[in-house]
Amino acid sequence: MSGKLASEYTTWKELQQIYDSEHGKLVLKDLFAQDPSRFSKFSKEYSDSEDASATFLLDYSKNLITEPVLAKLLALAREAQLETYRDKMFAGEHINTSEDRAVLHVALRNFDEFKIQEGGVDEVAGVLAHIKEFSESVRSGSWKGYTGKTIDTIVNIGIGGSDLGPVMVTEALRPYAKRDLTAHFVSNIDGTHIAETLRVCNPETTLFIIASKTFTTQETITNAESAREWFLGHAKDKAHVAKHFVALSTNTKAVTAFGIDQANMFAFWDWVGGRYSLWSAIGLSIALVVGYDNFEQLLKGAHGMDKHFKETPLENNLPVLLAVIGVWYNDFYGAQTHALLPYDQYLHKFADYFQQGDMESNGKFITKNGQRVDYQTGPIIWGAAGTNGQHSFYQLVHQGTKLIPADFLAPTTTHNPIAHSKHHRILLSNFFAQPEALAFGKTEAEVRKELGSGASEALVKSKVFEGNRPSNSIMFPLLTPRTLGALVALYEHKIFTQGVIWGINSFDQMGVELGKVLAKNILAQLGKPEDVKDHDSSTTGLIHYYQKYRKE
Ligand SMILES: O=P(O)(O)OC[C@H]1O[C@H](O)[C@@H](O)[C@@H](O)[C@@H]1O
Repeated sequence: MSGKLASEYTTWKELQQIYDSEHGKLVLKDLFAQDPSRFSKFSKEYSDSEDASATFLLDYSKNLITEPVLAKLLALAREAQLETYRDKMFAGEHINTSEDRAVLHVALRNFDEFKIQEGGVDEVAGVLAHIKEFSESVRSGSWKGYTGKTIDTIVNIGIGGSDLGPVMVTEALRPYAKRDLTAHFVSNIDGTHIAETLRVCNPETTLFIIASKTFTTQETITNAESAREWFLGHAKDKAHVAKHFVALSTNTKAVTAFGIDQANMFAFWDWVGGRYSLWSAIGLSIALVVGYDNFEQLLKGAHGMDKHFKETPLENNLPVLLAVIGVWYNDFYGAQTHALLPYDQYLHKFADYFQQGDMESNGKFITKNGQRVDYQTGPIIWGAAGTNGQHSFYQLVHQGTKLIPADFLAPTTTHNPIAHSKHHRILLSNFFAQPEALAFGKTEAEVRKELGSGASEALVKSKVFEGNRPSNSIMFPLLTPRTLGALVALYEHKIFTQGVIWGINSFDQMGVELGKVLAKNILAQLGKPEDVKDHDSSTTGLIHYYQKYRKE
């Protein structure tokens, strides 16, 4: 990120030349046939240096790359000064330039190993101790509600980064969950979300966690106010709020103004981006559901990956490899999306989580220096847990007209080995088969042979799989808290690396602002048709339709 557009880098231009002259030769079937050691060349095992059980295999051999292509992609990362920016992040420099902030989610899981200078970093351990003490008192039953009953339900009220991380992780770590503690997550401003949740809650045994970095987010504050009103409708006395409402925020003033005791506030700092905040106090619901020790394992798993990212040469650096291969497709092949396809039901929210993680970070057309890019930045992230996707959108992935690079993830061992792991063997056979089918396809000759001579030409053509569709495969022994932490940090650092190459600020989110401002203006005009002013005819027409048919 040298003040240049990525497309001005020498290595970028060289990659363009390579693409123009050689991409036709990058055929996976041939590349594998030519090189029997392709898998061992293009796969790496990660192992946490302090806990070897947190390990995974990254197989990136089914990508449209050769050693020279990969070397040039890594040279691009170097020309963009990735190593310098990585070190700046870990040193606490204010690399979020538009907001003049450090970017230190790595400090939340550091456990004093790296030296990081920034106000608040020395308070991390204190907040973790608070999370431990509080989560243990709720889980053990010593924290009592206003009628002396123990808490059996938690409701996390938050949106975006204050929702998606806790949702994804509590789902992913369900095998570690306290089964008699029910967790709900309310995010949407649609009253249906909080109404349907409150319907199944008992005010005497429910704890509300108001999660908002800013404590000004309209959805969260409105939902929190409705929850408090519902609670006080039963509990009557405002003094009881202290037993049933806690806040996770950087904004002490707004938290106390809401009526939450400062003692029940879990702090974090402006250098924690919302979409990187599950490691902070925002993770309180995770600690409540799976226990503090498991939450700490999650942090340690991420820390192991931080160390790997910080200290490993780029050639062996897994987040960097994923990032540069992603750039290859995004910017040279013109791929617009990237699919995350976990073959693990517990990871069914993984793609949703990284939709925010990646798209809010790298969905930007302006560089840090204010120039408009002349290349694609962040891809559209999407996906679903296997094998459901196979019966839904894989048709297009296999035979559609778009190139869709994908990451397949799976555990070797399941938490639920029912029917002697029969389900898991079937699941994994699909996990192995899909990338194979994408990469190697099925030729016309093979189809012809299969169908015999009577088949119509149209039928033959429709059954051809072109193949040469790239993917990464990630396998890990078991989805543990520590492994999950490492996997999430792997993608975080991939996103960071791509942002550095594209020259953008991955840590602000100006693009969420305009809609908020317009909605505020419109909210004030919803009363009467004559109040609806200064809109285009479409927006005016829609608001008038609403005013005509609404029922209070
Ligand atoms: O935690 P908060 O402050 O309520 O913000 C919730 C969300 O708001 C906005 O959409 C963005 O800024 C997100 O990054 C953030 O996660």
